[in-house]
Amino acid sequence: MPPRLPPLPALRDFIHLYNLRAKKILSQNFLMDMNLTRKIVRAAGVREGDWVCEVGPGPGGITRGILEAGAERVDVIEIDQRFIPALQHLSEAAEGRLNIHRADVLKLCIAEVWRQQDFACSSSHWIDETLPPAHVIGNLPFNIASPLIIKYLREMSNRVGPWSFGRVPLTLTFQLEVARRLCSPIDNEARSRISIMAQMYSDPKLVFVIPGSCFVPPPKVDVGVVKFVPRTVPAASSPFEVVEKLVRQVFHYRQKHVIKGLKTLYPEDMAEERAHEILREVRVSPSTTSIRLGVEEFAAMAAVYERQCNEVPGLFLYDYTKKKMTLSDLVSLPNSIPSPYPFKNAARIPSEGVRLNEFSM
Ligand SMILES: C[S@@+](CC[C@H](N)C(=O)[O-])C[C@H]1O[C@@H](n2cnc3c(N)ncnc32)[C@H](O)[C@@H]1O
Repeated sequence: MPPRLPPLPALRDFIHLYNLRAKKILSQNFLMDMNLTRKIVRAAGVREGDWVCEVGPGPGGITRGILEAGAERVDVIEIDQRFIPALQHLSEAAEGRLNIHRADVLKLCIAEVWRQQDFACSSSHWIDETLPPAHVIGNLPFNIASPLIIKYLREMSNRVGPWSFGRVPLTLTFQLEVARRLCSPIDNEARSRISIMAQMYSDPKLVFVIPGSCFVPPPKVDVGVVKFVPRTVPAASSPFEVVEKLVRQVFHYRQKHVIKGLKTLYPEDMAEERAHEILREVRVSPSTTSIRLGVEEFAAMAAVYERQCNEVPGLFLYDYTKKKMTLSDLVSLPNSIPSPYPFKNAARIPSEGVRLNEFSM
C-alpha cells in the first residue's frame, strides 16, 4: 500500500487558506480537479517507491497525486515564493517524502539534487528496456514549457541531467497545438521542427487532452499531456547542435522544396554543390518538402552535414542572416568545428542511400 497522506484541506480551500490567486501575467493556470491531477500521475507511470521531480507545482494539485501514488521521494521546483508555505504544509503531511526547491526550473539541475540524496538507480543503462524508477513531471506555463522541452531534449541526447540516470520518462503539458506538433506523424500538417527533434531522441505520445475549462483561471486553449520516453538508441549519430541547425534550416521554408532550406546552411558560392551533396548521399529528392521526411532521413542528412562541417572549418557557425561573417572570420571562433557526438556508437547509423522510414512517425 502506498504511504497515505493524512486528511488535507480540499485544494480549493487550500488556495483560499494561503491566499493563492493565480497571476495571469505569469500564465498561472491551476488544475483543481484531483481526478485530473491523478490521471496525469497515472499517465506518467508513477509507482510506489519511485523518485519524482515535479516542475512548477504551484499549490500542489499534481504533487498530491504523486504522493498518493506512493512516490518515495518527491522534489518540487517552484519559482514563486507565494506557493512555498502551502507546499510546506503538504511536505509536513508527507512526512519527509516531499522536498521543496525554490528555484527556476531552467537553471536548477535535478540530477545534482538526486545525486546528493544518493539516488541509486539500478536500471540506468540506456539499452535496458526497463525504465528507471524516476520521473520528471510538470504543468508549467506554456511560455516556459517550450524552451524547457528543447533544454530537456538536449540533455536527453547527451545523457546528462535527469538522463544521467537512464531513460527517465518525462511528462509535460503543452498547449494542444504544440502537443500535436511534438507528436505529429510524417506527412501531417502539424509536422514541424519540434516534431523531428522530439522524435529523434524520444517516443512522444499525446496521452490525453485537458479542456481549457478545467483550469482555474481557464486558458483560451485546450491542453495536451505529452509523455516522452527516451529512445534506447537515438536516431541521430551527430551532436544535438548539428541536428538542430540542420532541422531548423530545412523547416525554414516549410512549404517549399527541401533544397531551398538546405542551401541556407552554406555561403552562396558552395550552397548548390553542398546542399545537393547531402540529398544525393541520403537519396532524398530535392523537390520533396520537409514534412514528408522521416526522422531517419533527417538523422542521415545531419551525418553528412556534420562531415561537411569537419571538412570546411567555420561552416558550422555560418549564419545566412549574417552574410558579412565569412568562413575565414568564423574559423577562429570557438566551436567552429562541432565536437563529435559522445554516444555516436550507440546511435543507429543509417546505411547510405536507403530511404529510411523505420522511425518515421
Ligand atoms: C500553470 S501553473 C500550474 C501549477 C500546478 N502545477 C497545477 O497544475 O495546478 C505553473 C506553475 O509553474 C511555476 N513556474 C513558472 N515558471 C517557473 C520556472 N521557471 N521555474 C519553476 N517554476 C515555475 C508557476 O509559479 C506556477 O506555480
